[in-house]
Amino acid sequence: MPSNHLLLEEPIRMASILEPSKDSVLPTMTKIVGTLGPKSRSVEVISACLRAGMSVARFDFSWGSPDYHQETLDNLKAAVKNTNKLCAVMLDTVGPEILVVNRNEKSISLKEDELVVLTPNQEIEASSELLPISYDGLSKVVKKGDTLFLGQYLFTGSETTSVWLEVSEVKGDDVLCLVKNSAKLVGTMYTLHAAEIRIDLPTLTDKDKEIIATWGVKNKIDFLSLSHARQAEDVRQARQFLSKLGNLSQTQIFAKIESVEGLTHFDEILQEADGIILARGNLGLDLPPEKVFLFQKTALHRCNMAGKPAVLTRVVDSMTSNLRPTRAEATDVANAVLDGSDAILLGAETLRGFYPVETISTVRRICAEAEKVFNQDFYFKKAVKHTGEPMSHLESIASSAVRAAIKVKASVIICFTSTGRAARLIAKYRPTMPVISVVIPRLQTNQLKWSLSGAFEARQSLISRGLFPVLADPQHLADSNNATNESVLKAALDHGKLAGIIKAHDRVVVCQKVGDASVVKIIELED
Ligand SMILES: Nc1ncnc2c1ncn2[C@@H]1O[C@H](COP(=O)(O)OP(=O)(O)O)[C@@H](O)[C@H]1O
Ligand SMILES: C=C(OP(=O)(O)O)C(=O)O
Ligand SMILES: [K+]
Ligand SMILES: [Mg+2]
Repeated sequence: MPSNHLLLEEPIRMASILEPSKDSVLPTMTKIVGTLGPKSRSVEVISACLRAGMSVARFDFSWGSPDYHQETLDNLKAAVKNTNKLCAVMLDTVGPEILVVNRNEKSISLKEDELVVLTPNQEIEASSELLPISYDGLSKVVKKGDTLFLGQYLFTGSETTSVWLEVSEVKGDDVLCLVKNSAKLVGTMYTLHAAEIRIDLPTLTDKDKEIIATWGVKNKIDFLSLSHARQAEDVRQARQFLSKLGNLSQTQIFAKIESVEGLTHFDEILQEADGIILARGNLGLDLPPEKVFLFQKTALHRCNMAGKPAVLTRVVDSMTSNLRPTRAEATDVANAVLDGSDAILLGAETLRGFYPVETISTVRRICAEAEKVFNQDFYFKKAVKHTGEPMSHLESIASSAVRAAIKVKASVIICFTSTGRAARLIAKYRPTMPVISVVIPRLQTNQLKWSLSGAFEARQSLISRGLFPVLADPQHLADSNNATNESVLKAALDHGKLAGIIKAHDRVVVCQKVGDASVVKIIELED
């Protein structure tokens, strides 16, 4: 990346900074993934989250029973109905994560400079002296001096509910650790992160498989968030597993990069996955702090150039217990947008934070400000150059549509799509206006019965920057003719008008197939 270019559009007038950030009718282009849990599972709160801008709900199976998550998901469905806002569902696996269960639920105090023993004997009760872990191989892979982190969700170092440990001795199956910071472990379940240590457990564990095959299939999950993806083979195996589960062959796999090992295989993983989650929570512990930004910028650039959605995590940790983010967090959210994130993933903030709705609206407002000054021109040229020549027809159509829309100051781009690919390619060129992706259902068969596709494809675009899906009436099947194209277009325009993003006399760029030819057309609306 040439270093003499700013990711900001320039020049920015100082005075413009003071203009109030009025709530625009335009939707924010950057998407928000919210993790649902104790503080965000009632129909009321989920409805408010959807209104505030959440478009993907993540269910983290590291904790909570399938029944618990089912109840939350049923509430989400009710909230979607109430609010008339679409929301995709993401199942987040446990993967090779070491867990500590605190069965008696009392908080555990650990003191700086004291010792605590990690033991694989899960029969024992957790205490300040002894913590049972879910993995019996830890003593074989760590050595004196290694770094471990343990806590409930957050290990930022700024909170007092998680602990930094240093291995001081390995004794049989037990690992003796020196406590580096005093902490009070609260809750019933903690995760353990061993920095730069390979945990020899499968990326998709048997328990994950069981949950996907039951809960996942039942709920037709749109996204699988593959925790601790370490190699491309992890993604291939997950894909293979999903392919045998009926509808889930359509589920997209987002590889969660949360270790140095995943970073090392980033390019191959990106090639196999449908999208990437830059899981800065764990990765930020595996990497030295001074390297985290470098991974972020490099990985986002690669995802952008590959045209695959990138999701960034752990932006406003402090909002878990505060109404306002820190200055650093607020700036970090904006930088995530400027660096190229498609979506921001909120974890503890929505899961067990006190202000799930306010967190979503705060993040959304910051994203909206950053989008206004995103240097589209610079980005566009970079993407075109990276694609090289000769371009594929579709790539050329998509980039031309974005260019034309900017040149004629179109208010929206309307993209017809069946698989979602055409819409994603448009998003790749980062249009400054919303893209209505009109998903045209296709008739498909699994050799047992015929069904209509479209719902997955529509919801899956809810994670890409700038894409706003509508599902076309099933009477307009994919093998459509000009007459149906026109009536679908009219319905999409009406939808845009109703949503307030299209007005009379606006220009609109349309991307569709007419006969065998892909066309980009510019239309001027009358009324
Ligand atoms: N059902 C449809 N009706 C009209 N145009 C379509 C339809 N599906 C895709 N297109 C358009 O056809 C062109 C080729 O898109 P393609 O990538 O083959 O479709 P998809 O996005 O479904 O994979 C794009 O310009 C796209 O907007
Ligand atoms: C989102 C992350 O992981 P988890 O699923 O544990 O929240 C992360 O590590 O950033
Ligand atoms: K998880
Ligand atoms: Mg993680």
